[in-house]
Amino acid sequence: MSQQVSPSATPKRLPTLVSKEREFSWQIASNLFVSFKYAWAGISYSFHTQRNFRIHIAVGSFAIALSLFLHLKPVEIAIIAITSGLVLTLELVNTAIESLVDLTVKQTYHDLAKIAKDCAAGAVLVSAFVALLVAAILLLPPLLALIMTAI
Ligand SMILES: Nc1ncnc2c1ncn2[C@@H]1O[C@H](COP(=O)(O)OP(=O)(O)OP(=O)(O)O)[C@@H](O)[C@H]1O
Repeated sequence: MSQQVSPSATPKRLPTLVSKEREFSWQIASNLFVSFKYAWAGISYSFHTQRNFRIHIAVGSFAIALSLFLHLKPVEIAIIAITSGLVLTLELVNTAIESLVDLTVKQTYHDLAKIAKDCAAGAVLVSAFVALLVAAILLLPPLLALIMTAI
């Protein structure tokens, strides 16, 4: 359901409009600590319900641990951490979109629901491929060099 912003929504009136929008919220976090609590609840929900999220955490942690073990440059470790973090972030957004779609259409088939879910899943897949590519480029050469010296 799209909401139209009236032409009179000048920047001056925007704070009033935004606060009115928040009236639709069942509950609003009262402070930063409470916001963190809800954010953690989302991460915890994804961890417990999404197998892919757990796999991405395991693979990402392994890649970062390996990059530390292989003494990669700080900037290389940062790149691996960013790409791994992006996969997890998109997995969380994917879970949010799935929930919103299910909330909207319930158990009925809708072409737009399919597009939303497929695109969200596609975003995760693209980020995972990029993370894999980055990890292979940065980790494989020093890993192979280490293996060569060991045999
Ligand atoms: N209401 C719906 N209408 C049309 N197609 C749907 C609907 N719900 C799911 N689908 C199709 O089924 C697929 C799987 O749906 P699901 O809810 O399991 O999402 P998912 O992205 O596969 O989940 P996960 O990321 O956990 O693997 C979607 O990608 C979509 O193609």
